[in-house]
Amino acid sequence: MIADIAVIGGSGLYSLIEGEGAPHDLDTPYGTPSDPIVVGKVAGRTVAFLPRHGTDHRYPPHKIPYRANLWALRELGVRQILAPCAVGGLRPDHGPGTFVLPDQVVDRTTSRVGTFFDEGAHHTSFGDPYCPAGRRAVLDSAEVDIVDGGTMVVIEGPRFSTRAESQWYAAQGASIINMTGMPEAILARELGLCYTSIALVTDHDAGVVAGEAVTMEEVFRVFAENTERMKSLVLRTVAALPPEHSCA
Ligand SMILES: CSC[C@H]1O[C@H](OP(=O)(O)O)[C@H](O)[C@@H]1O
Ligand SMILES: Nc1ncnc2[nH]cnc12
Repeated sequence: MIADIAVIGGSGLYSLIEGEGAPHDLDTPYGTPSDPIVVGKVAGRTVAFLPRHGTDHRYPPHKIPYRANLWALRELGVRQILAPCAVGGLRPDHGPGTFVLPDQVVDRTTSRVGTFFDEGAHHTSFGDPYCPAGRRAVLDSAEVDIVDGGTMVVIEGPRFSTRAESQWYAAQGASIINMTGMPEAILARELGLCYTSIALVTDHDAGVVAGEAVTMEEVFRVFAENTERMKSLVLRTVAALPPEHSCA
């Protein structure tokens, strides 16, 4: 086992390891991961870090090699994954800067391979998509306010939603929206890995409040303003994760 814990960084989070870290260039039956996976120390634990879009953000959300990423992390021995991400808020009280720890997901993606089981009868239980131990570690270690629970809608992208789509998701009860939460979560579950999404609201999605619709620049700007808060939350959570836990 090279690393038990992984952090998959999203938009605006392209590094985390303290010091230099050791890059691992891995190949998998599903192709190569988004980037070399860097293994090193975070809060005293050995952590594998992988930016899902690549360090230069070359993979848009619908082209991320999700299967290769998850497979490669498991090859390193990873059992627990923290998955920070930028999201739009679908409720007026979920404004920019709000942390949300989702407990449910609605998959609205359309073009991605969402399983490792291409043949035979494998139907994975997924009623509770996120790891209870990972969620507990986030909540127990947080210094900041976090909304405990909420449904994340994952859209295909790369375009943002129309106002009508956004209002419809909100009316269905969803509270946040992004483009990468699936199939990452189900692929982790299929491999028996504990997976915890940690969402930072960067914008009010179109239609939630009056005004201009969200732009990519706004997402990057607000995430940049909050990167240190997100890193601090991830570091504290890494330190609090149980040893060698998995959801298998
Ligand atoms: C940069 S705007 C949209 C982009 O941001 C989010 O990325 P991530 O989930 O990796 O933090 C969203 O899902 C889109 O990929
Ligand atoms: N409003 C939004 N919709 C989809 N993905 C996002 N990522 C950040 N903000 C988003």
